[in-house]
Amino acid sequence: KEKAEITKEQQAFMKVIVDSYNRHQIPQDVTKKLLQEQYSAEENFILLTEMATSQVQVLVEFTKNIPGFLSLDHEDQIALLKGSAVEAMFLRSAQVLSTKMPNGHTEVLEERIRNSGISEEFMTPMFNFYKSIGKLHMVQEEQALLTAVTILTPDRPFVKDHPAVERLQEPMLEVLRKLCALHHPREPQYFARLLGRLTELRTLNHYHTEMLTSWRMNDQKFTPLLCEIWDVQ
Ligand SMILES: CCOC(=O)[C@H]1CN(C(=O)c2ccc(F)c(F)c2)CC(C)(C)c2c1[nH]c1ccccc21
Repeated sequence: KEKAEITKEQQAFMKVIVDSYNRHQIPQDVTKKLLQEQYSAEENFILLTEMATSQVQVLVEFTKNIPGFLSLDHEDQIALLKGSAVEAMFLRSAQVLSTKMPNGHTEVLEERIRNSGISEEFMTPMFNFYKSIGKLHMVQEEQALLTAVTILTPDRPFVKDHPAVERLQEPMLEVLRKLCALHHPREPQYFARLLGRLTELRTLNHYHTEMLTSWRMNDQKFTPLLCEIWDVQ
């Protein structure tokens, strides 16, 4: 019985993460700008880099609020942030694009994304991922915890103290497992499907690296923060 129940301390732990996650909503102003007018591919790209830059700032704040993160080795903290930034961006994008928007808005956003200088070959895996996340109908707590689990992935490049990261990720996974059972009682495999999305998410890292080189070709500009976190220029 106690295996299924979310304990008091797990609830407190989850509250910290969910409150922090909700405090850092994606900048709606960028999506609003994207929805407002038809811009050129160049202007769309600039809006997207603006969105990416503020998302990285939001990601750092959220990560600092993950219980125990700040007591990790400092270099490992950086390695975890750098290693998960792109995945967190795509996860966030999927969550934003799969939330119910006034009808037609999602299609308009998709059209804007398709017209932003990104080659077609990356659109398919990206939109497939967005759809597969959308189909899960995650509740907000699951979204927040899944993001935290993604950040606390022990096997990122350059992480030295794996066990320390695992010790932080494990309780997160345990709470997530219980949440899934609670919110999706008729889908015993829901938790497994959720973790399967993280595997799909990793493949997007590879596409992103390819995208960057293609953008480098037609010398697209990035912000210093993006250059830092995306290892460009
Ligand atoms: C949450 C922060 O996400 C981003 O910043 C993504 C946004 N991306 C989306 O698909 C997207 C688009 C419109 C929305 F309204 C939305 F919610 C998500 C993905 C991608 C197109 C690959 C991208 C982003 N930033 C970039 C900068 C330069 C080039 C490409 C991108």
